[in-house]
Amino acid sequence: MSDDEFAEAIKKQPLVNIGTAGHVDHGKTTLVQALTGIWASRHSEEIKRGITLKIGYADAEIYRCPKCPPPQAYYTSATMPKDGKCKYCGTPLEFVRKVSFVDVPGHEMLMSIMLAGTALMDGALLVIDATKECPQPQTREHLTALSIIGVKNIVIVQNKIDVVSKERAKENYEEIKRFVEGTVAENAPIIPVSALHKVNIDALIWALEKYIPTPKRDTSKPPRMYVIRSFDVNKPGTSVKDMVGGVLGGTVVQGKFELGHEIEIRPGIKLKKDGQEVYEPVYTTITSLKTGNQPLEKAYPGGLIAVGTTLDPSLTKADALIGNVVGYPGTLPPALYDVEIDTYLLERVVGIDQPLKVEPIKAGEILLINIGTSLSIGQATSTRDNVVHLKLRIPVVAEKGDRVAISRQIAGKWRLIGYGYVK
Ligand SMILES: Nc1nc2c(ncn2[C@@H]2O[C@H](COP(=O)(O)OP(=O)(O)OP(=O)(O)O)[C@@H](O)[C@H]2O)c(=O)[nH]1
Ligand SMILES: [Mg+2]
Ligand SMILES: [Mg+2]
Ligand SMILES: [Zn+2]
Repeated sequence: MSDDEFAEAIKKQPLVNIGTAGHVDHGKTTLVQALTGIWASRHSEEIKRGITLKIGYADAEIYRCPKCPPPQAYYTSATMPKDGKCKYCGTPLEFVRKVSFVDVPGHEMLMSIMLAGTALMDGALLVIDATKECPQPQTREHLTALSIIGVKNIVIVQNKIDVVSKERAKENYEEIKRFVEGTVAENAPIIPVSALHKVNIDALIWALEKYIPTPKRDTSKPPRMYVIRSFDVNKPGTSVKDMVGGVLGGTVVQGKFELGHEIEIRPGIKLKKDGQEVYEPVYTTITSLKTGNQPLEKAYPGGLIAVGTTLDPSLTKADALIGNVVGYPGTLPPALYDVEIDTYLLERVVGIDQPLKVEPIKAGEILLINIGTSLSIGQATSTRDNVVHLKLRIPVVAEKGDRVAISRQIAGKWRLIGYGYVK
């Protein structure tokens, strides 16, 4: 991406995705709300049950006071005064950048969704509830996921300090230090906050600026987007002539998409052919590009991009195309029903309380794999040395060298047991 291109794009869309990670109820969504003013768990079922079920998005702009020293120099669009001036010295604040937060669920049943979210992150906030002993099972499992997927820019957030004593906060800090020793988060800063009461959020914003930079992208690569939701945006009863085509919501992970261009969606839609279920790629045209309410001519990596198409909206309704990969025609990797994976297993199962060794993968066993935001379930048909051959129920769009997260069912739940690379 040239400097001019970057300067133009940054005015319109976030160019960095900052994820959340951490055990259920440790305060991830509350923290994203403190930073952005937006409750990212908007789905009706999520509101009813008080837990995050899907990948959520919320954007914010970061501002800085040119006069005040850090951390108090830092604000977001949600924390700054309405008049746009520093609350300590009255100086007009300077725009720094737009950022997008990718909020994932912490519940142990939703690990595969967390893994899909991880594929979108340029950095992450590992949220830890100071009232609980650290680590909790998904604190461990999520940090392992970040490490497996290669998310290295991590800021640790010690949350809920409003309800712990000074002594407990100190003890928890030591627990965190011991826990991250020897991991990717070993040198991550630990920022104590209260997400609920918005305490010390300026220090956290400062840490984001310091530890999670906006990545440099190569926009000359063929564009690729992961679909994480899809919709029919027409209200019931809309007349055919007023109907708009299906909409895809996703994150661009490389290159750039341009308005009016033709796209291919893989693996595409499920069809019955000679009694067999097969997936066929879908071709359509980009009729609109948006991030939030901002229309775009070009969409770069970062944030949630809504792509309007000419597709029949019945194909995109109710997240039907989730897990698909989008690119320009002819540039995407193949959709594979069979994959060979070079595997590396963890020593122990990190996502449960009890100590349990990870046993080798056996022929015949059923595994769940995540590649990018796609997930699929497959049967191991053969295992030799560390190479596992999987027959998949839903094809994955993947090429040699792609990273795979591998989960196995333990006590009825999918637990992360290792990773690998497509051979
Ligand atoms: N006292 C206190 N409570 C908090 C704080 N942050 C979050 N909570 C509470 O903790 C509970 C869980 O918060 P969420 O933000 O939903 O936690 P989460 O990590 O997003 O949960 P999942 O997405 O389901 O894993 C809610 O009742 C919050 O109000 C905090 O700083 N202090
Ligand atoms: Mg949540
Ligand atoms: Mg919750
Ligand atoms: Zn100031």
